[in-house]
Amino acid sequence: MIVPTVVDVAVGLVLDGDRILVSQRKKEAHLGLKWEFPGGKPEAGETHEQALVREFREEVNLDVQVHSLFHECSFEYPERHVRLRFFLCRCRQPEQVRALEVLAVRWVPLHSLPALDFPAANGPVIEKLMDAHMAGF
Ligand SMILES: Nc1nc2c([nH]c(=O)n2[C@H]2C[C@H](O)[C@@H](COP(=O)(O)OP(=O)(O)OP(=O)(O)O)O2)c(=O)[nH]1
Ligand SMILES: [Mg+2]
Repeated sequence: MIVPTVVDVAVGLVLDGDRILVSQRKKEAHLGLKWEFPGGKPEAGETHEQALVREFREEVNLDVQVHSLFHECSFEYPERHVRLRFFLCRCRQPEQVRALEVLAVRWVPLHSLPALDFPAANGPVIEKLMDAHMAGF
């Protein structure tokens, strides 16, 4: 029997007032050109929180503080099965952001998320974020 591997991913939801940080995946990456929340796969021995701190520095030049787990989901793309854990994060210097390992990075108002082209797995977390935002978090 072939047991498909699940790719474990830590994803950061960094809020700054009414804005949230989004980045665009490089053209050649899996789900290339889609918008996403920065993050990636934990390395051996790393917790999800440690992986997020590292990924934010590497991908978008930002120092973040990881707060709490907001949402978890699994999704089967034709090419791979992912398990995504989304953490609420904060940062002290939002102006530090630079697109390092991503095509573009932007602070966008939360209400504009549904207009961006995100991967299919992100639908439920975006809906939950909008609801939480309306309710004042
Ligand atoms: N970071 C991130 N990945 C997402 C989101 N939604 C979603 O389906 N994914 C998928 C795309 C990828 O298959 C996987 C994340 O892997 P990745 O390619 O970003 O991993 P990584 O940063 O460690 O990159 P690499 O070292 O393998 O190049 O999760 C999201 O909002 N953020
Ligand atoms: Mg990544």
